[in-house]
Amino acid sequence: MATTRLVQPTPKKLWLAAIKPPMYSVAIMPIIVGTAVAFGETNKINQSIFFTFLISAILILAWENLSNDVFDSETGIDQNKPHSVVNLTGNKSLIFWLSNLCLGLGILGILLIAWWQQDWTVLIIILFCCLLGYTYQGPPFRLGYQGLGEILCFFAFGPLAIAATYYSQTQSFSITSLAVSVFIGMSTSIILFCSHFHQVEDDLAAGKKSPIVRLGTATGAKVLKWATTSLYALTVLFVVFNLYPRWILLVFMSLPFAIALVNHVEQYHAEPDKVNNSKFLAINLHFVSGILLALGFILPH
Ligand SMILES: C/C(=C\COP(=O)(O)OP(=O)(O)O)CCC[C@H](C)CCC[C@H](C)CCCC(C)C
Ligand SMILES: O=C(O)C1=CC(=O)c2ccccc2C1=O
Repeated sequence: MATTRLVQPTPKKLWLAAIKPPMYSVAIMPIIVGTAVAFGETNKINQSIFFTFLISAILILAWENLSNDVFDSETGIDQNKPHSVVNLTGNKSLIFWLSNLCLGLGILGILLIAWWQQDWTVLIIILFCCLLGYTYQGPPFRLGYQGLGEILCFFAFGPLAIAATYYSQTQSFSITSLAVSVFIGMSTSIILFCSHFHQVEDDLAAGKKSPIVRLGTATGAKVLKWATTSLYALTVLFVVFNLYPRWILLVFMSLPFAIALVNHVEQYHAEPDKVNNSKFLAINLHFVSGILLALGFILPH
């Protein structure tokens, strides 16, 4: 008689799932793309500012994720999540202080940029991003539990982070960088949207009304198709209106990643064990399209 063995993930796998290295694409991409737009327009780049911003963004995202595990341990939503850093260490206060350390160091990097520029603008914008990040998960707001995460995510990783990055290089704002930020904001929110498909049961039990809890998985898959298609429609629109250089059409080379994501979710939206990797397919799309977008600005035009 055949027996089924449940394979326990190794501690290494659990830690990798807890730290989620691929997720850091969402922190680095606004910095890469915002700097690429500035370079495309000015032919100059301040490398110290670029690398300081990059490290700060990574630290700020580490804060967001570690504190997410701390706050989620208080609502019980992560009870069945062995790859929560709090569950792995069993030490909530250590993770809380570690997250605050990451935030402090991240803000310190941004402060350094503000000091180099003798201008508070970048600091103010990034502090506002952090505030949005806190309201997503921290008490008393927990706006992610109301299904508002994708909106916060769009503004934090799109218009705000890219405006701050562009400003850190040029000390000005630009319509082109705003147009680019719509693309990056949307592709980042698509990742968050996909992260909910396999969590409906746990979310319902903890009272979290994620967009997928609200819409149902079938409608969610349709919304994903629509949102992913809009990325490419927007690109064409922005080229037609001369907001993007033509090289930006390189973004269409990321279409296979978009199709893979949409097809996977369309097929498996109701099967948590199979749809649980859609978040990573969405990260692939975010990373590849973001790099192509940045290339489109850097290539001579
Ligand atoms: C922590 C986030 C999602 C995880 O949510 P969830 O609890 O559903 O996940 P688990 O199942 O893994 O527990 C992302 C939340 C994003 C937030 C709305 C906005 C964050 C803003 C950043 C702090 C800003 C970074 C700016 C930087 C790029 C300069
Ligand atoms: O753990 C997650 O699911 C996410 C973490 C995270 O930092 C992030 C940031 C931006 C968009 C989506 C996500 C996640 O889904």
